[in-house]
Amino acid sequence: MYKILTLNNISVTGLDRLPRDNYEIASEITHPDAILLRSYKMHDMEIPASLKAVGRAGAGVNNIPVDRMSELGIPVFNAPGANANAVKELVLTGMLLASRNICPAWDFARNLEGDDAAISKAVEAGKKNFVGTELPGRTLGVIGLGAIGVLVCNAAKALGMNVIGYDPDISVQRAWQLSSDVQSASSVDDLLSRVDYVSFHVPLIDATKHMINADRLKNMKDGVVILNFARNGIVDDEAVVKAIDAGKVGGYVCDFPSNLLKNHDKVVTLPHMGASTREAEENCAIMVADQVREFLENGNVHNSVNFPEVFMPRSDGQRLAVVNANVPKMLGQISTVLADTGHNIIDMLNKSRGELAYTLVDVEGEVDQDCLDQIRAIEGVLAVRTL
Ligand SMILES: NC(=O)c1ccc[n+]([C@@H]2O[C@H](COP(=O)([O-])OP(=O)(O)OC[C@H]3O[C@@H](n4cnc5c(N)ncnc54)[C@H](O)[C@@H]3O)[C@@H](O)[C@H]2O)c1
Ligand SMILES: O=C(O)CC[C@@H](O)C(=O)O
Repeated sequence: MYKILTLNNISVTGLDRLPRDNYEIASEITHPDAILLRSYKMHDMEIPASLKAVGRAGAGVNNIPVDRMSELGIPVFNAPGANANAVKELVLTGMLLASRNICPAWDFARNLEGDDAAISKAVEAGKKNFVGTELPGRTLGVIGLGAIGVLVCNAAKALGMNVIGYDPDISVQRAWQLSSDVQSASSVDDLLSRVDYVSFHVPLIDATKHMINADRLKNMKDGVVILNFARNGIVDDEAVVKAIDAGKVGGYVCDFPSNLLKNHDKVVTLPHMGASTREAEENCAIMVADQVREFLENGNVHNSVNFPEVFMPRSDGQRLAVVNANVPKMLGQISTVLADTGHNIIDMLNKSRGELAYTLVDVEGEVDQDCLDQIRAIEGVLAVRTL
């Protein structure tokens, strides 16, 4: 029986991919084999010795201590692209909210008083305060052309906008998906100087922290609208609020409320709900549950952020999964132990990623505890299990 600890609400449709005759799933459970989570911050968590896999039902993994997991030989899986459409829709909503002054206009309407004739009169007198602008012909900059950024670019093109993108590491797959009408910027500064709207779709890492800051704001067009549906910290909120108050920035829409932002007239904050659609929650949960199950049962790895992609079909033998430091002579030492303990190798696959290597070996006969202990004792072996 595999034990799965859930640290956030995970869609039941996803959890149903883990048959209950073989999986015990609970929000409190001792000795879990795997953890499934969304935005729960794992950084201060004591990592159970039983843990074999972490599944993030979403895209961003900055809430997970990925380096520590790698040191322990534990793969972290995520769900690339599974919530991208949901975020794209909210970004488009955000552009429209800002362009048409929807939030203050809605507030105005909700606070109207008097009989309907009085309301009608106040509407006609008040609506001039909410005159907006249209999207066609305006220029959107998109920083980060991954699953979400590409969808945002293509949708903005379809709405008649000019679109400029920036991503020095765009993947071949995403480049194929990107509309050929999207222009490419040579740098973040080049993009920022040319756009009426800018939307961020990058992970929060050192290189992306405060990508928008006081210096960069100076070189942007007057009235620019900034959208951040990526992560808190990518935009320097204090600098943006100062620039709004100085009349430089026209609006800020983001998924990360704070005391500074939540009541500002020109800021719309939403409660981190970019991925909060039924479809996205189901897609993420299904993808990550399938990946974690495949790893637990067969050792195969798909969509991990720290492990190499590995797929080896099952043979008749017993499977051994070994995670080790990516240094010379590891494979030789592992196969020597197997040979010395009388195991013939049927099939073997070894892949590496950065400082980590991962090996699946199918052997004839049962692998006993002594053999496992000998492999575990090899310097550089981080984790070993039979399955
Ligand atoms: N608001 C939400 O609920 C929500 C939902 C999903 C994702 N997100 C956030 O959005 C981010 C992007 O999601 P995604 O699914 O598109 O991820 P993704 O991995 O498909 O795309 C990220 C892209 O950013 C690019 N990138 C990285 N560093 C960059 C840099 N310095 N400059 C320019 N580009 C850079 C990468 O090359 C990649 O193409 C996630 O990391 C997550 O933090 C938020
Ligand atoms: O799980 C969520 O609700 C947010 C997910 C989102 O931030 C992500 O990075 O995928």
